Amino acid sequence: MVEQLNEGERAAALDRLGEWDYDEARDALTRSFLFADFPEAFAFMTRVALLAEKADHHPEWSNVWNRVDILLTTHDAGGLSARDVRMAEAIDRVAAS
Ligand SMILES: C[C@H](O)[C@H](O)[C@H]1CNC2=NC(N)=NC(=O)C2=N1
Repeated sequence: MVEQLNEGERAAALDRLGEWDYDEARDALTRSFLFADFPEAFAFMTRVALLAEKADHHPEWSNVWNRVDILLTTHDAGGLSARDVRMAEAIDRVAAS
């Protein structure tokens, strides 16, 4: 059973994940990524999809041409969990590589 982060854990995570915003209504992390074009955006999504499947932890996301909007929350926990934090860090590594 994966546990929802408490307030302190959430604040610490948000400090570390400087580029991510917090969606209070969903108790979720959100971030938008812009790429040069659609192929770049979709290549990013493909890499993240493989990570998500390997981690068995999947983003809620949308893509419009060169933009990818990602929301991370843990359905099984009813909100933000350590899995979301780990996935956000992994996604940032993909975006930076
Ligand atoms: C059965 C499967 O392991 C679960 O449904 C996994 C799949 N991916 C998931 N992704 C997310 N974001 N939250 C979950 O609770 C979750 N649960």
